[in-house]
Amino acid sequence: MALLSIKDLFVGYRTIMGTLHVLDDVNLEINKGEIVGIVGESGSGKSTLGQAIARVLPGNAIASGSIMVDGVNLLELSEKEMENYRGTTVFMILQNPFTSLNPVKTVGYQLMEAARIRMERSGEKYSEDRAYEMAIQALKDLRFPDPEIIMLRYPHQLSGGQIQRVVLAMSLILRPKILIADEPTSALDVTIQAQVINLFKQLSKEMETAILFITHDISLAYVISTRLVVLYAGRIMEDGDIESVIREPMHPYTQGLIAGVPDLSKFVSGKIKLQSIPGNPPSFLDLPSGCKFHPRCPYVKDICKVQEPKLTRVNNRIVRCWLYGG
Ligand SMILES: Nc1ncnc2c1ncn2[C@@H]1O[C@H](COP(=O)(O)OP(=O)(O)OP(=O)(O)O)[C@@H](O)[C@H]1O
Repeated sequence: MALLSIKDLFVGYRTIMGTLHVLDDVNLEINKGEIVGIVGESGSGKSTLGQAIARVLPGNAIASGSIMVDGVNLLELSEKEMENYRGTTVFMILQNPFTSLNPVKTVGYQLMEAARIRMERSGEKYSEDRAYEMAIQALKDLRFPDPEIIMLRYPHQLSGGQIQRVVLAMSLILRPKILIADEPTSALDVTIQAQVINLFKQLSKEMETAILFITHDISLAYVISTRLVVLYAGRIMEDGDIESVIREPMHPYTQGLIAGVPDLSKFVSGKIKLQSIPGNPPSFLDLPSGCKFHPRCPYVKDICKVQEPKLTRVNNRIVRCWLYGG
């Protein structure tokens, strides 16, 4: 059985302009130890998907469908029940990591609190010395040269990149079953970025943590992921093993994304020349009829304009496109 099973997920945002239907018909199963790159242009719904799974959607959001983890539908849990799942079952590193930390508590307090939660949920007796050790080790893993000093700092005394690394250290301590990381390396120096990617790979290998790695950068997703999920206008357009999706993208949108990245396009054996996708993603207030990608698609057919294709399995790939039967 899959660790995470999302069925018919729909997420809308209520706004004064009306309800934005952002995620629609999201169906996704993720197994232990998979690292799933979630890619798509800005506004495609990547963060919304992560926030729905971690149950941290903003107050104006409405969600339906099911998000099953260990036989429990997270969407049906009360806020209080959800507390038992936060951190160790699902942990999300938000795009703005400041919001993950308590501004009036020291880094040390917050990391040791994470260690306490980890110990208690694993049935271990809490030991302050052990919690301190775990916090220091996690900070060392995140390349802080002076972890003892960082433990004494408050979040506002740290830089954006340091905050990001503290939250990453917290995820190493919590060892969640599902780690959702929303653009986790964007504020980091290149050398530390590489280190963080290796830590994620280690976490998924040793702890079988399933990682959803959200990024607009498909080449970064290629470096870290074992699988790629491509979102467009809140829909999954393609989902498959990373190597095969990058080498033989089936959906015209995925082809366009890959063709726009110089380093990746060379994998596509000369079939696609480097170019950007013409046009812009649609507004959620005025989505096109039929396939949401049809106004930008070079292979558009009549049916694409009137009927939205369903997610269809084609060999080992899942794709939403009339070119493959819809
Ligand atoms: N609280 C909100 N209220 C109304 N609309 C929202 C809210 N949060 C997000 N949206 C809208 O939902 C759509 C999807 O946003 P989301 O942040 O999930 O996309 P994204 O792919 O993560 O984008 P980015 O890469 O820029 O972070 C966007 O059109 C965004 O403006």
